[in-house]
Amino acid sequence: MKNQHQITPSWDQIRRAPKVLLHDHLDGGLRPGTIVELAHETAPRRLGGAGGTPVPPLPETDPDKLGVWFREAADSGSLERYLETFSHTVGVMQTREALVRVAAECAEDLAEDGVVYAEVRYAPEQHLAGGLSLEEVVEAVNEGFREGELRARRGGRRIRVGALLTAMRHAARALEIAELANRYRDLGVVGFDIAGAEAGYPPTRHLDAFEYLKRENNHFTIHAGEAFGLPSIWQALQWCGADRLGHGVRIIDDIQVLDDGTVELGRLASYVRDKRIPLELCPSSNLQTGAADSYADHPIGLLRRLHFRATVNTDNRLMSGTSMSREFDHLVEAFGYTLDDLQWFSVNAMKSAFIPFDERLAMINDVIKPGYAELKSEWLFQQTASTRGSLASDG
Ligand SMILES: O=c1[nH]cnc2c1ncn2[C@H]1C[C@H](O)[C@@H](CO)O1
Ligand SMILES: [Zn+2]
Repeated sequence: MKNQHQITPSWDQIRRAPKVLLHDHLDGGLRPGTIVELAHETAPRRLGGAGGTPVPPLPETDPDKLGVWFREAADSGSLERYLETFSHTVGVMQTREALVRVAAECAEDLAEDGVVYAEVRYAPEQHLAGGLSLEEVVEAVNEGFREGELRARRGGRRIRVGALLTAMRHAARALEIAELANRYRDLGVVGFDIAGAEAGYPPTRHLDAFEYLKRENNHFTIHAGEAFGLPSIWQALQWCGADRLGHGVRIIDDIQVLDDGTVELGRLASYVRDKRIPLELCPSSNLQTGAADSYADHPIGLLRRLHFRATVNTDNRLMSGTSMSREFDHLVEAFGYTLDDLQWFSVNAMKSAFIPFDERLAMINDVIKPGYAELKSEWLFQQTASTRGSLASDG
């Protein structure tokens, strides 16, 4: 007979399990129907997209077809091509109303999926084409997150959402965005990030922003080790001082599995594991941009076995057609993970969040562990029912 540690969680249990999400892009998670509606509303005003360029017409106006279009267009194997799809989402996120709506729906959708804590990132500098200031962008998104949390609570779900402000690595506004993140600290913004094409844009281009944040005792993560390998991770940690690695999946290049099964870690991989540097792993996104060939081949399996501080994330729910539950489900299927594994990932993520330690601890002890304990106890009651059945038939 299987015990509760070996039972494969059902889809329903995965959905109900309390999940923690550290790496999710606001502009990568819009509902297709919302894009269609917002595009319709904003088209006559000819608002600019990212960088003030004209908004391209939507490739599809039927929400279902548009969802498929995003998944297929993002499925090229190249991070640069993947990023091109964002012109359609960023393009419709240029007014206060649109930002409030998108942020509220984001919080609602995550709560509906059983996410209890999320850090959602976006680049304020990409939402100025409609005339908003950086501050107005941040305030609109914060308002949306609060509204979404409220609607979730009314629907019987609890979620807490913090914002991460991203600076685009090809641009030159990182210090300004870091200062913005610092100004809105304790007002809904919990940290800073840099994103965008990795090759050719090393994180050290933005050292002034990172040094500023360190002086302010603030937190930041850096997209590194996704499309580019170890040098990018090394710079993010040893030059820039990142608290977490956005992706970091290419740390696998510094890990050798020998023929006899023993594993050797290089200096950088050892450092990452020893210092408990959180890896914001995003399996589906990595499959689309070419960092892994299949879920079963994804380095997360080995990194989990080796006890790296691995976390599971969605990156861009729209472009990958995913959710936290789907990411967990893929991993359950590929690696046979149990509820204990899912709890391990969730606790890892909560430990790595940018909110204060006492709040992280309370989330772990009062929300995450009791949630998994409840799910793990379900087998006991199934057992009782079948035992009763067989006792009754024994006469
Ligand atoms: O996986 C990613 N790697 C690098 N940059 C990314 C990724 N996903 C989204 N972005 C970019 C595109 C978005 O417009 C920006 C801010 O969310 O971040
Ligand atoms: Zn990302």
